[in-house]
Parts: sequence; structure tokens; C-alpha cells
Amino acid sequence: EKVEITKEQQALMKVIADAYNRHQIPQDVAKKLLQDQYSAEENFLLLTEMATSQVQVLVEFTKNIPGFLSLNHEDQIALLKGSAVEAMFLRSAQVFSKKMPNGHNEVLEDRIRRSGISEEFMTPMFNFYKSIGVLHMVQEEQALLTAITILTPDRPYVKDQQAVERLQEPMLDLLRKLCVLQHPQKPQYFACLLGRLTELRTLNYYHAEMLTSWRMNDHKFTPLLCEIWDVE
Ligand SMILES: CC(C)c1onc(-c2c(Cl)cccc2Cl)c1COc1ccc2c(ccn2Cc2cccc(C(=O)O)c2)c1
Repeated sequence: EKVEITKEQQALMKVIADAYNRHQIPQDVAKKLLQDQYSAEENFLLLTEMATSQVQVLVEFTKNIPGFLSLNHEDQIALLKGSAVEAMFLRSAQVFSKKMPNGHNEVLEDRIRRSGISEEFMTPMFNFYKSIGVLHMVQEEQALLTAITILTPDRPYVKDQQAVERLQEPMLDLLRKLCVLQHPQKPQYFACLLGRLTELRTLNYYHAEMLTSWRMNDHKFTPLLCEIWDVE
């Protein structure tokens, strides 16, 4: 049947896409990527600074999701804590796949590879980056997928899951229509995107292990990261 995006879906798309595009890592932080220091210690510090900046970007984006600020306050925190790592994997994947000016990608990859993360986590991480890259998502799809990730009802400690479902459903419906309109030659494209969300969840597990091994080597995080990742 003919897929049509309604007026209110267009309005929702605009709000989400504008919020997504408006909040970017400050250029000075992204520029630091290209600095020449390459010690594992300095890479770790730079990545820590980027993660901290990304969490701030993520909080601002989330506040612009229609209805989010009307959710129960504890649930708002539970959703942010439960989705931060996944949203940042999505964001760094999107940056890898195209956004950053060429030359930054290798540098970012190199810094991640030499920041004290053990080999066993590199493979799933860079496989995920590749699996996102091949999808060639448009900005609107990236923004919606990030909002859908944040609005996952079954995060730990979420009390009113129905309220979160009521916000997530219209985003899923809009993303489904967008995929049909943007990728008419790929009828499975929407299902593919949802498959990435499942892959994202497995990365949470690897990330928890990464944090543990960093902490074992006495690496320090910023107060914001300690709060969102319940460390220290
Ligand atoms: C604390 C730190 C060592 C850490 O722990 N886990 C992860 C970690 C790692 Cl090593 C991989 C994936 C996710 C996380 Cl949390 C990280 C680093 O988190 C990052 C690093 C880079 C990231 C991000 C998010 C995006 N980017 C890339 C980027 C670069 C330039 C501009 C922009 C932009 O948005 O404009 C984005 C997070």
C-alpha cells in the first residue's frame, strides 16, 4: 500500500532531526583527535574527554525528545543510564561510517585501538562499526534510531514501561515509513536497523568488561561518566 508520512510525523521528524544535528561534540574536542600524542595514557584521556562530551550531547538531545521530560524523573535517569553506552556506540559508528572529515576515522580507530582496550573487545566493536557503515543511514534515520534506543522500555529500574512504550512506538512507526521511502529497493532495511539495536545490546556487555579492565589498571573517569556508568 502507499506509505504516507502524516503532518504530525513530519513535525516529529523535524524536532528529532534538528535536536540531533544541533548537538555535536564541540569542534575543539573533535580536533583534539588529530593531536599527535599517541601514548595509551593520552589516548585514554582523550577518549574520556570525548565520552564525557558525548554524554552531555546525549542529555541535551534526549531533553528534546517530545514527551521525555513528562516521564517520571527516576525513569528519565534510568533511560539515560541504560542507553548511554548504546547511544555512544551508535554515534561513534555513524562518525566512523561517514561524518568525520577523512583522515579522522583512521586516527579515531587508532586511538581506540591503543587506549588499553583488550583485543577481545575490538572485534565486536569494529564489526559493529562496519555493520552500521554498510547501511549508509541518512541523518533522519540516525536521529530516530538514537531516540528509539534511548526510549527502550525494558531498561533496568524503569517503573512505568508503558509510558516509555507510548513514546517509542510513534518513533518506530515513523522510522519504518522513512525506511520504505528512503530505501525502496531494500524492503528488509527497517528490519535490518532493528537488528542493529539487538547487536548494540551485546556491546553493553563488552563495554562493562572494558570498564572493569580499565579500572583494574587504575584508569580514572570523569564525575559525569562515574555517575552514568555507576563506577567508583
Ligand atoms: C571513557 C572512554 C575511554 C570511553 O569508554 N568507552 C568508550 C566508548 C568507546 Cl571506546 C567506543 C564506543 C562507545 C564508548 Cl562509550 C569511550 C570513548 O567514548 C567515545 C569516543 C569517541 C566517540 C564517542 C562518541 C562519538 N565519538 C566520536 C566522535 C568524534 C568526533 C566528533 C563526534 C561528534 O559527535 O561530532 C563524535 C564516544
